[in-house]
Amino acid sequence: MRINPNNTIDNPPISFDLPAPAKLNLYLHITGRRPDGYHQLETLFQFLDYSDDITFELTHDGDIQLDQGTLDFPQEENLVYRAARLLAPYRSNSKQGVKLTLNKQLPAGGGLGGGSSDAATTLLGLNHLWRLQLSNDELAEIGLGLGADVPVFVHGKATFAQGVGEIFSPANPAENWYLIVQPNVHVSTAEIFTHPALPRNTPAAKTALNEWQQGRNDCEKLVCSLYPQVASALQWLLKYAPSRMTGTGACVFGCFSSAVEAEQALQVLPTEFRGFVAKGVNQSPLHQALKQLP
Ligand SMILES: C[C@@](CO)(OP(=O)(O)O)[C@H](O)COP(=O)(O)OP(=O)(O)OC[C@H]1O[C@@H](n2ccc(N)nc2=O)[C@H](O)[C@@H]1O
Ligand SMILES: Nc1ncnc2c1ncn2[C@@H]1O[C@H](COP(=O)(O)OP(=O)(O)O)[C@@H](O)[C@H]1O
Repeated sequence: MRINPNNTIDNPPISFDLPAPAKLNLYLHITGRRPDGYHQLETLFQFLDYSDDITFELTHDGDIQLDQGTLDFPQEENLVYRAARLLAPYRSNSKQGVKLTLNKQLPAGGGLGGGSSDAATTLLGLNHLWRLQLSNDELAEIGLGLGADVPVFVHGKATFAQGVGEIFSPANPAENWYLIVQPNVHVSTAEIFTHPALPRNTPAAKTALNEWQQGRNDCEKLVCSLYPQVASALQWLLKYAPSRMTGTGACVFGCFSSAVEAEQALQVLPTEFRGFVAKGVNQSPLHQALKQLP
């Protein structure tokens, strides 16, 4: 815990860091479309031990401040800031404020859920900092408005999700090692979901498919045809391991049985791509870190 000279005996210093981990959609099936245009999905979420990092510092002026580093969109649009604003009305003392510092590692809009994860970490972190005592179910409901994946990050367990992502069943997929490759392209989720060529008729599973090999990503073929960089990243990765796209892209992941094998492939990654090695984990690193806080 860092000491802030502005703190007094009445205002104890509180400052801590929490991770905002990435997720993979180990598979993503589209089983239908609702009348409002939203798609019914079946997807297996697993977390990665690779994260953004958010620092929380208690202030006493009631303000919400955010340092978002080099992110180039307005601060008011940042999901960290928007999550903090949503929690502000729950404070019992309106003088409670926060200085948030976001250290971004995860590529924005890469299908790794970084924005949703940042929002979930902000909700859980501020619940702790401001002693709000909201339950995870309440935080998930507040967060759902910020992004479909926020509730999964709030609950923090690997999940088989159905509906538009709001129906959860526990899942326990193998905790493999992955090489995640990031093509230098941004894929718009809305563009993919509104495309006429997207397949939308995968039969719904009767029970959760617990392993990624049992499924596929229904967006992958379309994204590869629209974005040759994604196709080329996937083709390269398939030479080293069984591989697939996550979410609506653009990142692809290869599944390895050891960190060493994944690192060896990373060593020869073509310079046109970026990549990192991470372990799939069924308990969110965020929840592990929260348990360590006083
Ligand atoms: C499909 C997933 C799987 O994790 O993709 P990624 O974003 O992670 O790649 C997510 O659930 C995405 O959730 P989220 O990122 O919150 O989606 P939004 O920005 O709300 O959606 C953008 C647009 O995609 C369409 N959309 C989104 C989700 C869904 N189940 N059906 C849809 O048709 C809608 O047109 C919506 O306006
Ligand atoms: N803290 C944040 N980190 C990343 N993206 C954010 C953040 N806040 C808002 N955004 C917006 O959310 C979009 C989706 O980001 P992200 O969750 O990383 O991708 P995806 O939904 O593909 O997994 C970004 O393109 C960006 O405009």
